[in-house]
Amino acid sequence: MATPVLQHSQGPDSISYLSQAQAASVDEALMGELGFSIDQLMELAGLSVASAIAEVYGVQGHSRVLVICGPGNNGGDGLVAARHLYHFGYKPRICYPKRTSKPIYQGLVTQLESLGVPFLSADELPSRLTDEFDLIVDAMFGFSFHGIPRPPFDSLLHRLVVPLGQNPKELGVPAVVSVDIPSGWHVEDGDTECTGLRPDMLVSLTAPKLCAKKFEGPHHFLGGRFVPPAIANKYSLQLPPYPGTSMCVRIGKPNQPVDVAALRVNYVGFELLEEQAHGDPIQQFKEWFDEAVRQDLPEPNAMTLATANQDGRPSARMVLLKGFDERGFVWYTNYDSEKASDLLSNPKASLVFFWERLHRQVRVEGPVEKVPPQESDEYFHSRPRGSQIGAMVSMQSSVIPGRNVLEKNYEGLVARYADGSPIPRPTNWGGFRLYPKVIEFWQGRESRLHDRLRYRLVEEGTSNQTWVRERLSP
Ligand SMILES: NC(=O)C1=CN([C@@H]2O[C@H](COP(=O)(O)OP(=O)(O)OC[C@H]3O[C@@H](n4cnc5c(N)ncnc54)[C@H](OP(=O)(O)O)[C@@H]3O)[C@@H](O)[C@H]2O)[C@H](O)CC1
Ligand SMILES: Cc1cc2nc3c(=O)[nH]c(=O)nc-3n(C[C@H](O)[C@H](O)[C@H](O)COP(=O)(O)O)c2cc1C
Ligand SMILES: Cc1ncc(COP(=O)(O)O)c(C=O)c1O
Ligand SMILES: [K+]
Repeated sequence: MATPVLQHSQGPDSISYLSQAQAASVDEALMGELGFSIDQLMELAGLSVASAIAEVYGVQGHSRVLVICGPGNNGGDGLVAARHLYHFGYKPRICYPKRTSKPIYQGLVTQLESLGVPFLSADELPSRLTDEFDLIVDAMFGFSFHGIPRPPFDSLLHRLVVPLGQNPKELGVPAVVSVDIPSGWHVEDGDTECTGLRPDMLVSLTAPKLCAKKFEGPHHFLGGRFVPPAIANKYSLQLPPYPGTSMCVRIGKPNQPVDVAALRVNYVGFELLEEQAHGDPIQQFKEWFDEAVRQDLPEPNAMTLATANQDGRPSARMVLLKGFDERGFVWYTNYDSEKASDLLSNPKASLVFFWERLHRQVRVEGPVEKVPPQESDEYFHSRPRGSQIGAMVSMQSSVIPGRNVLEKNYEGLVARYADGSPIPRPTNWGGFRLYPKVIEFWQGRESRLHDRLRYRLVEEGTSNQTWVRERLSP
């Protein structure tokens, strides 16, 4: 078969935009010579849509999702997205007024029904959609749409349209996420009359269609991470790389200014009550730390270390916790660094851990001492050899003329220790231990009414020390 040469349009950042015929041709190639089945492509497309939604509209505050599905594959993408949203913790409901009897769609409906996802008729939708929904997924029409919308989709679409200059909230219209094409738009020319849908988010699939150039909402994503190089080359498709293992990628920057003051998370789902907490704060710390590790949090041992110099000038930076027990909390660093200079002249510090996903913070305060040299030796030699050499090279916190200084010294030392002989610990590199006098556990709760349990070490005579626990107001 001859390779079709497609003239497609390039957009910002050299992304390809496809015409209606090109979109259909790519689709055909994927399901023809490339061996994909429609179920596979639809599953990946629907997962992309759900992932993009989760990136922008967190489940807290946007759990009530209405997915409106059309009669074709765009509607199928909506059904798949609804299933993934359910598993992500959302509470999707579906409006699917024109079903088909094809087995693939029946299967998707059965899967949703088995999850207890409700199907609503158009008549069952509230007159103000915002009364019952935080988000609408528009999966009515995709790239095969032509003409003007016919019933029952015409009136459904009409309910989502916010005339220019009007406030969606006042009209009771939630944020709209369109799958592949804002439904009702011409696939190539867009919303020519400026009377149609104006979605907040568009998730283009495979490659954006020409109408996407007219999209002015704040969130444009690309999904459908299944385009093999063979197809990309054959159609000269320029597509942005997907980050890491993500199923979707943002196209262009959000064009709305970020309302920093409105960024907030509501802390729900956990509590820290006196009857559950350990009497010993180190045991309590161990419980929370183990939980943070079990939950696979990124760098659970990363902590902020705050110090102050002799004049009381504070400074803070991240370090890694490398051990803790009844004596205290240990980290390693350069003894000529700024933090070390603070600690050697003013040996007191404060540590802060923040385990975001668990809505937990731990604060620790107390005097600090260097750990014994043997302890530093042991830890130093447990590090990767590259980091051992890195510690020799870095005169931490001193000004250097350029990166090349580090690299040159590093290469020299790598050559010197190429025989695998032990690398001696630099005498100016080692650990500090903070001996805790105060440890506070903070558990985020609803309406900012957090739980705070503070443990204070109280000395009774010279040998008797006990931890006193108090609840603090949030
Ligand atoms: N590789 C890919 O790009 C993939 C894309 N996917 C998704 O599939 C759609 C395209 O799906 P398709 O089934 O070809 O078409 P649509 O979903 O756009 O809709 C076709 C149905 O809509 C009816 N239709 C068309 N125009 C109207 C209108 N004016 N009023 C009412 N109904 C209309 C049409 O009926 P006809 O009687 O007119 O034929 C069809 O029933 C693509 O956009 C992606 O979302 C895959 O999921 C994955 C691979
Ligand atoms: C997550 C994270 C962990 C870090 N861990 C350490 C550490 O354990 N020891 C260290 O010396 N620097 C560590 N750093 C670098 C420090 O934050 C800091 O840049 C460096 O120690 C110099 O600080 P100072 O000039 O205040 O002494 C870490 C940085 C980050 C972001
Ligand atoms: C300069 C420096 N030293 C020490 C550490 C501690 O890490 P590790 O001992 O695990 O290499 C870090 C961690 O980021 C660091 O940046
Ligand atoms: K759509």
